[in-house]
Amino acid sequence: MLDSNFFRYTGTTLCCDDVKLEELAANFGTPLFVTSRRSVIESYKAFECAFEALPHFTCYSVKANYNLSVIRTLAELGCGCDVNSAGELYRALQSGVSPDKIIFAGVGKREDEIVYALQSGVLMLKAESLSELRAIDRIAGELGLTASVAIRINPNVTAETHPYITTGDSKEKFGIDEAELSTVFSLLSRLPNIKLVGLDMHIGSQIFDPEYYVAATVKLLAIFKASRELGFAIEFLDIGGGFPVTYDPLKPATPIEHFAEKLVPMLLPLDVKVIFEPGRYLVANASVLLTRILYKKSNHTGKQFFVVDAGMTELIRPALYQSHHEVQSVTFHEEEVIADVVGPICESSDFFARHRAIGAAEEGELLAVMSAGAYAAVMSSNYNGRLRPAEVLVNGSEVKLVRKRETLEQLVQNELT
Ligand SMILES: Cc1ncc(COP(=O)(O)O)c(C=O)c1O
Ligand SMILES: N[C@@H](CCCC[NH3+])C(=O)O
Repeated sequence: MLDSNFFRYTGTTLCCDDVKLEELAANFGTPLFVTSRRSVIESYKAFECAFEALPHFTCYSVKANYNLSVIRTLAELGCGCDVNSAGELYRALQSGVSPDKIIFAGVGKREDEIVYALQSGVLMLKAESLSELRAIDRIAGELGLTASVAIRINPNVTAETHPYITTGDSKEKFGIDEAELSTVFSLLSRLPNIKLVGLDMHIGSQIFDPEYYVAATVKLLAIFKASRELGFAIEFLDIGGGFPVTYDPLKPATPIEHFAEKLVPMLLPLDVKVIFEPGRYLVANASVLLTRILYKKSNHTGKQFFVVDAGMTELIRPALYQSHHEVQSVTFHEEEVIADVVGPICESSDFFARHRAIGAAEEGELLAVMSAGAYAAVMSSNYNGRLRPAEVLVNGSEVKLVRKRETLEQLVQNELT
């Protein structure tokens, strides 16, 4: 079981903070995302504490969990936001985040998104190509504005993680290739409506080894030096996100302090503001996906299945990245069985756990799929006609419904016949 201060058995029943998960299931139904507000706050404080020696600004990467209540929780602590679309910008603004604390990123921004970001007055837009720089310059000119821009560098560092979430390799679509940088700098001096304020990188997600950050930062610093020599007044160095969390107690994540130990001495001597964009680190272990066992069955080899009422439509990570999520029976059972925990979707990849020791729960009992705070609800879908689940936020003994369960009517409301 994951070591958590926020999801623990009280007696034989699993709780979030001071609230029994079985009460939440009874009141709000399943599948249900349950988030501990205190866990989000604790993770943010741990991150800030690790990097406190370094003047920096943390921008939560909203894509990890864009529920307004989560963004608002972090915003109230002074955290900014990294957003990747008009929708995420809208969510950040709706959550009360000041535009001058928002960074607008994304490898393929549409014109309307650039207009929205500029008119909102975001801290800066990140640019990922020469063409995008030209587009931002033109659009800013048409609006009579100057665009504050950071260029996202592709440092060509292949961080070890799942291949779908490594982003700093030059064969991936992200960032501007080193070979294009001299063209970028000469172009920038001819774009009157852009002010280059930052250099940025993001080498991927769930990265365990700080040395990848060191390698990429070395490259970023060389570019920083060159840009200053060219006369660009760079104010921000954005190191991105990617800091890891523990999903599997047998594979504990590298503590955040180890990243700080490497990065702070490299960045501290510079006269520049450092930005970090953690997503997963702040929220992954703050939520569980609560689900009910519908049926138990076995095959002729004795293999057992727990068929539950949540599926890959609520948490696609196991199907997409073969990710490990702990699964706990909400009522503690001394006895365990080896089973596959599978959902109701018509795909064989619709599973949460395979051949896993699970508390010997009965049909009708609840299971908690752990570490479901990042890239879970935000990646949910209506596939198989599924309704997106409800979400609740727990704060000690207080419970707040922060997203209603979708209805059948909402499922078809945008369709025209
Ligand atoms: C530009 C950018 N910043 C930050 C993040 C957050 O990453 P993580 O959730 O791994 O911290 C991402 C997602 O990988 C991203 O694309
Ligand atoms: N969706 C991925 C992370 C992607 C990070 C964004 N570039 C995951 O669940 O691990």
